[in-house]
Amino acid sequence: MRGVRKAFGPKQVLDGVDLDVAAGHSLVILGGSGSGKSVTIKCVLGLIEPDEGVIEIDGRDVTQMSRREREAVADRIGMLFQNGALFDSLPVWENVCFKLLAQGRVTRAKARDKAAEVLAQVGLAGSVGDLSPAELSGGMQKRVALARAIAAQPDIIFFDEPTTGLDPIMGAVIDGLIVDCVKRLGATAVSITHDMASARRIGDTAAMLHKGRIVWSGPAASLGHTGHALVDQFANGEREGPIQMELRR
Ligand SMILES: Nc1ncnc2c1ncn2[C@@H]1O[C@H](COP(=O)(O)OP(=O)(O)OP(=O)(O)O)[C@@H](O)[C@H]1O
Repeated sequence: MRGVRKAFGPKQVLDGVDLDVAAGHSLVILGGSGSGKSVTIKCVLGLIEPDEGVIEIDGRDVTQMSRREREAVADRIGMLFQNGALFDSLPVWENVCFKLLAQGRVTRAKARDKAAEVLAQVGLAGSVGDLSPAELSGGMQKRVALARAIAAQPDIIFFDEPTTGLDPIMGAVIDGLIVDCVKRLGATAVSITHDMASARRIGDTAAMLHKGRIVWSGPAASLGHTGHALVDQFANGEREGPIQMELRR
């Protein structure tokens, strides 16, 4: 991404975002609530049109592509949405193979088998496929959402807060599954998380979004002791520092 800007009305959310992720690497985007992390990945996914800037995938600017070319790029991308975003009206197996079924790439019988295979990769029994998402715990829903994100074997995957709302052990389990799945696919991953332990586990590199720009990027392992006052305050959850919270009493 180069110079990506996006405003909603008077609010300049992205103000010249420059960001790189190398093929096969895993990038974690950090930033305060409302700093524009989701808007950033929605711009890459084509769900939001940026006002300005260049977004290249494999050297081609996706913002200049025709609808058809854009769809071909979207076919290579998997997404784990914040809160899972599973369809309660469909059984788990149809959720997992939703994209494959919608594109007519598999028969319903094949999709059922495929769902069982992908569910096994995230540690769930095939019988879970017949349940409704509403019948699952939060951790199981995240696993199903992960299965859905990888089912079409994407080579680029986005994870939006994959461990939010999970207990620390289940969070670590999901992180482990993410790392395994990304490795198995040889995929490029971009994740958003507020969980620093998770960021260190799933990221090769991390980048911090603040006031519409990337103010730091570096190894995810260094989070908490980067030497960058703003990033260290954020990663260590310190009240005092360059980031001032605006609180209304
Ligand atoms: N479609 C939209 N229309 C208007 N404003 C929007 C839209 N999408 C996002 N925004 C605004 O853009 C800002 C950034 O939102 P975004 O969801 O990217 O934040 P975030 O960094 O992902 O936050 P969080 O960590 O809380 O999920 C917010 O002020 C939000 O209200």
